[in-house]
Amino acid sequence: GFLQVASPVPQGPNKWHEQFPIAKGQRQSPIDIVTSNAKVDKALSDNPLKVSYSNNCCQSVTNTGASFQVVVDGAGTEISGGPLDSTYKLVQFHAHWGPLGGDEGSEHTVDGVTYPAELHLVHWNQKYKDVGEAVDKPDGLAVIGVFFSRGKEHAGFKPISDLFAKVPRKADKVDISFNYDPACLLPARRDYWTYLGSLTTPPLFESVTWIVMKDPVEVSAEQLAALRNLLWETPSGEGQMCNNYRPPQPLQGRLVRST
Ligand SMILES: CCOC(=O)CCc1ccc(S(N)(=O)=O)cc1
Ligand SMILES: [Zn+2]
Repeated sequence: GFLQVASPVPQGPNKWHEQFPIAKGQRQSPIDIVTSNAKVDKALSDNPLKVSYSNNCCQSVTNTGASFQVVVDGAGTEISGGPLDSTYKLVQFHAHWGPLGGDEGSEHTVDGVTYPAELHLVHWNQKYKDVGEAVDKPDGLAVIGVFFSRGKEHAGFKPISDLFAKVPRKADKVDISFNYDPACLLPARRDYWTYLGSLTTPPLFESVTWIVMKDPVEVSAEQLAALRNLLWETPSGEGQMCNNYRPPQPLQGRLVRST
């Protein structure tokens, strides 16, 4: 029979530049947000970020082998305003997190402070015909980042975190049969930092307008632990998915604006 070649265990962030030279590019993400260097831009408040998600847009949760991913049918699920020059549609959301019980795990950091996890709501620019066309364009994507802090249970995240045990392995998928509005995952206060960056995982395209919410949302230790029901390939075989975050990258002189 054919030589059985095991799928190579994905290489860590420090090796990505070998296959994706853009890893050393001029607008890579995530970054450390130095709050004293962020520039308040009145234009951001004059044209507030508008988030209008529908509550029946979430179709399924899948284990991508690198995170969970809630796949969204973008119908009627759009954001606009703030730093965005056009309307963007939600296509999926996922997260990045650290080790059990640790405080690292977020991708963006704030004055060097990490959070245990970071949620990413991924949207594509409606000027393009589909997300595949948008994904590598400089204005192709807008990702809203929400920090998760450890505290009381997040009722809105529970229907999703309860599904992780049903998708332990890569490509496992479970349908979302209930109505769910992803806006429940946003903090009450809608202040944010925004800057031009990239995908934080390969192919690392420099196509993302980042909108990082200033306030974290609280989730319980149990909900953070539920993220580890997701499994992935490690050098020593299958293990709990964790530490799937890229560390901060050079700012390269970019401006971070603030509401
Ligand atoms: C060509 C296929 O490329 C994709 O599908 C991009 C997927 C992708 C979307 C968002 C992000 S993140 N962590 O920056 O929010 C990373 C990778
Ligand atoms: Zn992400």
